[in-house]
Amino acid sequence: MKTFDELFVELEDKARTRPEGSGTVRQLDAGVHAIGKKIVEEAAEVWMAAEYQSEEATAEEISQLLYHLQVLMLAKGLAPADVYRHL
Ligand SMILES: N=c1c2ncn([C@@H]3O[C@H](COP(=O)(O)OP(=O)(O)OP(=O)(O)O)[C@@H](O)[C@H]3O)c2ncn1[C@@H]1O[C@H](COP(=O)(O)O)[C@@H](O)[C@H]1O
Repeated sequence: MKTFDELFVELEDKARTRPEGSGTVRQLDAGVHAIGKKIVEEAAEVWMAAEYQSEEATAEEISQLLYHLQVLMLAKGLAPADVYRHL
Protein backbone atom coordinates (compact mmCIF):
# COMPACT_ATOMS: atom_id res chain seq x y z
CA MET A 1 0.00 0.00 0.00
CA LYS A 2 1.31 3.49 -0.80
CA THR A 3 0.18 7.01 0.02
CA PHE A 4 -0.46 9.94 -2.31
CA ASP A 5 2.91 11.45 -1.37
CA GLU A 6 4.80 8.19 -1.84
CA LEU A 7 3.29 7.68 -5.30
CA PHE A 8 4.22 11.25 -6.23
CA VAL A 9 7.87 10.66 -5.27
CA GLU A 10 7.84 7.46 -7.37
CA LEU A 11 6.38 9.29 -10.38
CA GLU A 12 8.89 12.15 -10.02
CA ASP A 13 11.63 9.54 -10.23
CA LYS A 14 10.04 7.99 -13.34
CA ALA A 15 9.87 11.41 -14.98
CA ARG A 16 13.53 12.07 -14.17
CA THR A 17 14.98 8.66 -15.08
CA ARG A 18 12.55 7.81 -17.90
CA PRO A 19 12.69 3.99 -17.55
CA GLU A 20 11.67 1.95 -20.57
CA GLY A 21 8.05 0.79 -20.47
CA SER A 22 6.85 3.42 -18.00
CA GLY A 23 3.24 4.44 -18.65
CA THR A 24 3.93 7.65 -16.74
CA VAL A 25 6.71 8.63 -19.12
CA ARG A 26 4.45 7.79 -22.05
CA GLN A 27 1.70 10.02 -20.71
CA LEU A 28 4.06 12.88 -19.91
CA ASP A 29 5.33 12.70 -23.48
CA ALA A 30 1.72 12.79 -24.74
CA GLY A 31 1.27 16.18 -23.05
CA VAL A 32 -1.24 18.14 -21.01
CA HIS A 33 -4.08 17.83 -23.52
CA ALA A 34 -3.92 14.01 -23.52
CA ILE A 35 -3.48 13.85 -19.74
CA GLY A 36 -6.46 16.15 -19.28
CA LYS A 37 -8.64 13.89 -21.43
CA LYS A 38 -7.57 10.91 -19.31
CA ILE A 39 -8.54 12.80 -16.15
CA VAL A 40 -12.01 13.49 -17.51
CA GLU A 41 -12.36 9.81 -18.51
CA GLU A 42 -11.24 8.59 -15.09
CA ALA A 43 -13.53 11.08 -13.32
CA ALA A 44 -16.48 9.70 -15.27
CA GLU A 45 -15.46 6.16 -14.29
CA VAL A 46 -15.39 7.24 -10.62
CA TRP A 47 -18.89 8.65 -10.98
CA MET A 48 -20.25 5.53 -12.71
CA ALA A 49 -18.60 3.20 -10.18
CA ALA A 50 -20.05 5.21 -7.30
CA GLU A 51 -23.54 5.01 -8.77
CA TYR A 52 -23.58 1.46 -10.08
CA GLN A 53 -20.65 -0.57 -8.72
CA SER A 54 -19.18 -1.67 -5.42
CA GLU A 55 -17.27 0.41 -2.88
CA GLU A 56 -14.13 -1.54 -3.82
CA ALA A 57 -14.57 -0.74 -7.52
CA THR A 58 -15.18 2.91 -6.65
CA ALA A 59 -12.03 3.03 -4.53
CA GLU A 60 -10.02 1.56 -7.41
CA GLU A 61 -11.37 4.13 -9.86
CA ILE A 62 -10.56 6.91 -7.38
CA SER A 63 -6.98 5.63 -7.14
CA GLN A 64 -6.68 5.82 -10.93
CA LEU A 65 -8.05 9.36 -10.94
CA LEU A 66 -5.52 10.37 -8.26
CA TYR A 67 -2.73 8.82 -10.34
CA HIS A 68 -3.70 10.79 -13.44
CA LEU A 69 -3.99 13.99 -11.41
CA GLN A 70 -0.43 13.39 -10.24
CA VAL A 71 0.74 12.92 -13.82
CA LEU A 72 -0.83 16.30 -14.66
CA MET A 73 0.86 17.86 -11.62
CA LEU A 74 4.20 16.58 -12.90
CA ALA A 75 3.49 17.83 -16.41
CA LYS A 76 2.77 21.29 -14.99
CA GLY A 77 5.69 21.32 -12.55
CA LEU A 78 3.42 21.30 -9.50
CA ALA A 79 4.36 19.67 -6.19
CA PRO A 80 1.89 18.29 -3.65
CA ALA A 81 2.55 21.33 -1.42
CA ASP A 82 1.26 23.61 -4.21
CA VAL A 83 -2.05 21.77 -3.95
CA TYR A 84 -2.14 21.26 -0.20
CA ARG A 85 -1.94 24.97 0.52
CA HIS A 86 -5.38 25.33 -1.09
CA LEU A 87 -6.99 22.60 1.03
N1 LIG B 1 -1.20 3.86 -9.88
C1 LIG B 1 -0.99 3.78 -11.10
C2 LIG B 1 -2.05 3.88 -12.06
N2 LIG B 1 -3.39 4.06 -11.93
C3 LIG B 1 -3.86 4.08 -13.19
N3 LIG B 1 -2.88 3.93 -14.08
C4 LIG B 1 -2.98 3.94 -15.55
O1 LIG B 1 -4.27 4.33 -15.88
C5 LIG B 1 -4.88 3.34 -16.72
C6 LIG B 1 -6.33 3.28 -16.26
O2 LIG B 1 -6.87 2.19 -16.74
P1 LIG B 1 -8.33 2.12 -17.32
O3 LIG B 1 -9.07 1.19 -16.46
O4 LIG B 1 -8.92 3.45 -17.59
O5 LIG B 1 -8.03 1.32 -18.64
P2 LIG B 1 -7.61 1.78 -20.04
O6 LIG B 1 -8.50 2.88 -20.52
O7 LIG B 1 -7.56 0.51 -20.84
O8 LIG B 1 -6.14 2.32 -19.86
P3 LIG B 1 -5.19 2.90 -20.99
O9 LIG B 1 -5.48 2.14 -22.25
O10 LIG B 1 -5.50 4.37 -21.11
O11 LIG B 1 -3.78 2.65 -20.46
C7 LIG B 1 -4.08 2.08 -16.48
O12 LIG B 1 -4.01 1.29 -17.62
C8 LIG B 1 -2.71 2.63 -16.20
O13 LIG B 1 -2.08 2.89 -17.45
C9 LIG B 1 -1.73 3.80 -13.43
N4 LIG B 1 -0.47 3.64 -13.89
C10 LIG B 1 0.52 3.54 -12.98
N5 LIG B 1 0.29 3.60 -11.61
C11 LIG B 1 1.42 3.46 -10.67
O14 LIG B 1 2.40 4.41 -11.05
C12 LIG B 1 3.69 3.90 -10.82
C13 LIG B 1 4.54 4.09 -12.07
O15 LIG B 1 4.00 3.41 -13.15
P4 LIG B 1 4.83 3.32 -14.55
O16 LIG B 1 5.15 4.71 -14.94
O17 LIG B 1 3.91 2.65 -15.50
O18 LIG B 1 6.05 2.52 -14.25
C14 LIG B 1 3.52 2.42 -10.42
O19 LIG B 1 3.63 2.34 -9.01
C15 LIG B 1 2.10 2.10 -10.81
O20 LIG B 1 1.50 1.19 -9.95
